[in-house]
Amino acid sequence: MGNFEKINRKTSGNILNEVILNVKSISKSYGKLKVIEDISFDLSRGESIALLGPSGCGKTTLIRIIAGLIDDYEGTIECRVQKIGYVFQEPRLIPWRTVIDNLKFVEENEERIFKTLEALKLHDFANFEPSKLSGGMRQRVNLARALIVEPELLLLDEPFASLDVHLKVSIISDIIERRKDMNFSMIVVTHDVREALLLSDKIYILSDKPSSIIEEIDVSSVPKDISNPEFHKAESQILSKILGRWRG
Ligand SMILES: Nc1ncnc2c1ncn2[C@@H]1O[C@H](COP(=O)(O)OP(=O)(O)OP(=O)(O)O)[C@@H](O)[C@H]1O
Repeated sequence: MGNFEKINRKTSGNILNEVILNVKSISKSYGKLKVIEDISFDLSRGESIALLGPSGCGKTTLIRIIAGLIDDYEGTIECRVQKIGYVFQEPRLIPWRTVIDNLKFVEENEERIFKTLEALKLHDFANFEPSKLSGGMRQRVNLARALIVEPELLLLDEPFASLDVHLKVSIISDIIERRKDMNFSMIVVTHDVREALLLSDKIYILSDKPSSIIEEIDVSSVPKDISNPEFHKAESQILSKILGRWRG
């Protein structure tokens, strides 16, 4: 299913600033529609980046290329890690199986399952079917399923799009906590400046399609706290950069 001929996977040690993903000159068209134009960036071990772009600019396409789910593209992806977790836009849970049985598909070890459920405040819902959960809980289960494999790289495709702001912030803080514990690298694609700022060390601003990187912003020193004035300052600076450049 993936593009494992083009993706050159190598094992490596845990070296500081070690590049684990090299995305080089990626372009992609669907027939005559060019959606991605010459995108390149590197991702280091433990680093988190956001690809911030307007609706329909090709974010899902790009992250699916990186995940190995799309194989007809130009350019190369070199990925040096094996364990990749992927959280899709919509929760993809098996509706007739309980939370725990959904997780057993990817991890048999019950102790590890319960540890993850606990960390994501899902332990009281282990025996619920997805339809009995709220949208936020379902998205948490989705996240649990991606984290349970102890990924070295977590790919998030606008996973909070359907959630209200409180749920969004609460799940984002869970991800930040899990990252502190597990030190995985992360790529989040989003059109939401706040999400990008909260979740990443570096933001790549994408243009409308055909999508290319128009700016790279280091946000590692911005406090990950929406009540902090520094956060608001950074948010409005980024908003002013994208205003007028995205068609909206
Ligand atoms: N399989 C496909 N075949 C043809 N066109 C496609 C296909 N997948 C996506 N597209 C088109 O490519 C463009 C980019 O789509 P994509 O879903 O990658 O963008 P996006 O930035 O993730 O969008 P959104 O923010 O709305 O989720 C859109 O115009 C879409 O209609």
